[in-house]
Amino acid sequence: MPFEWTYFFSMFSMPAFWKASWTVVKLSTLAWLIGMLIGFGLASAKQSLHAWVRMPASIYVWFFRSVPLLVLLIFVYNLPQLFPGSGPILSQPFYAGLFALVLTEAAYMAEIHRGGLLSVAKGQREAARALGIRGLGTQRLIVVPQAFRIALPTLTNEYVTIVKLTSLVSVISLTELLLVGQRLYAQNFLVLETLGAVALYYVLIVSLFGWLLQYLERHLDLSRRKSETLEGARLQTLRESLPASTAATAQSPRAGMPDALRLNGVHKRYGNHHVLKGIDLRVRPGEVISIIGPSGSGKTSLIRTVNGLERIDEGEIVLFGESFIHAGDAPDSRRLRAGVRRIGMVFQSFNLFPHRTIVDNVLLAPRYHRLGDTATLRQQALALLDKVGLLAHAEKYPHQLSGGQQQRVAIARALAMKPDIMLFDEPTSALDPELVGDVLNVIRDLASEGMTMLIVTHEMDFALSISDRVVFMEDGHIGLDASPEAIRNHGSERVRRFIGLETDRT
Ligand SMILES: Nc1ncnc2c1ncn2[C@@H]1O[C@H](COP(=O)(O)OP(=O)(O)OP(=O)(O)O)[C@@H](O)[C@H]1O
Repeated sequence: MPFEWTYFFSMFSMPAFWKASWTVVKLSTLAWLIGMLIGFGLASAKQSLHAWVRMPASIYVWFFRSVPLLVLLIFVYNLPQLFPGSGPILSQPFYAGLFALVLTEAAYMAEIHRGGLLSVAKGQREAARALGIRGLGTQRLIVVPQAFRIALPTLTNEYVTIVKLTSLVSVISLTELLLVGQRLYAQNFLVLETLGAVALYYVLIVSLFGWLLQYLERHLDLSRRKSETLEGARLQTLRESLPASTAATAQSPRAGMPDALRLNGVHKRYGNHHVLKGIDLRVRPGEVISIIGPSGSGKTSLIRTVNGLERIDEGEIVLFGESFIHAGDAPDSRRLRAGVRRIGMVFQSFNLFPHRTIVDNVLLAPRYHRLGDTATLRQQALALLDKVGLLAHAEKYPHQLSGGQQQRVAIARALAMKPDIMLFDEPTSALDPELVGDVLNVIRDLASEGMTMLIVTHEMDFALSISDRVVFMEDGHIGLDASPEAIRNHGSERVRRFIGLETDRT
């Protein structure tokens, strides 16, 4: 029997097929969107620290990924027998189909989102915490936009799967494409021609929406963004419109002024690994202290305890005369956040927010904390970028800058919160040697402006040249806490050798 081409083409002008296509599009799109939202909630719940949140989400995902959609469709459609109240909605095939699809898809999408969420680097959340941004704000501004971009190709693929799954909804008599086709070939027996047309309708829908979603993916792909460096007159005009940078708070110590920071008997353990063994440290306002020492001696751990990124097991941290962190106390997140806002942190690996432009990176925390109106904050952010020599790059994305430039942005981002103390955790360790100088110069400028700073560093010459005191850490203890001058003249041979000074003092 020859293929009936005329009949085949006639099906593309039949209103019943176009109506059914619209049903498929509506059903797929709604199931995709609702499934995506619920899936995100489930993925977040699965990451919760609380078992009572994690467990139900895990059970949901496990159960609905295991139940075949066909079984679920028939079950949902018949639910009104058990719950007559659901009748007005679930006895309509469209809503029953949507409900069953959403139940299944939410479970699949939860796993897709979980992959996206796990791909967001830990440093992103730490950077947000160091800027005093709360959990929900971190999710909304930093984690979700990145996780969504990572998950988007797989989510797009899931849309295609849903479009095809809608053909199953014919079992509960929804007039979608397959059912329209089945009714036709039951009358004319032209099975191949009819199913061929049905298949082509699906291909059309999948192609159209696949193309739209690919467009969205390309639009969100940051690597495709053009990098725009401001030059010449435009840069000059912008610079002239900016306010003077108000970054560092010059703090000449006055009599009776409390210490900027005080660590009293701080202990820190990772499991049974005792990393900080009773640290006592005083930092006066305006003082610059470099923390040096062999690898693994606890320098990074120490600096991270100061702004609460690491919990302490014993001891107390006092900020400007007020107890800030006290081991054993119930966590006081309000007090912690208030303290953290006074402390800027610069990380070894920059931890810039990759989905935001440079100026937005600087602007994000002040805007979140509502430190002023957006226009003023933006001007201040640009002024800070000018201060670190990056005004021309304000509209670029982090990946379009060198490591040294990214680290200077990270410094500007921390300064934008107008901190009283700045912490630097090996700020130049991840940089190529030729990029180190510019970052150190920015830190040097801050020191000369009177910013109180704690700097973990392996740059010995730098540490000796800008610090008021150098703290030498060894095996979780402070082995030496002295001025550079004292170290040069009277430091032990061990310390002098570590720093690379001539040990022969004769
Ligand atoms: N999250 C962690 N979990 C378990 N152990 C950790 C953790 N962070 C650090 N440590 C351990 O604590 C010790 C001190 O680490 P820390 O990073 O503070 O040292 P450091 O002096 O900064 O070293 P480096 O100069 O190499 O960065 C190391 O032995 C390290 O392995």
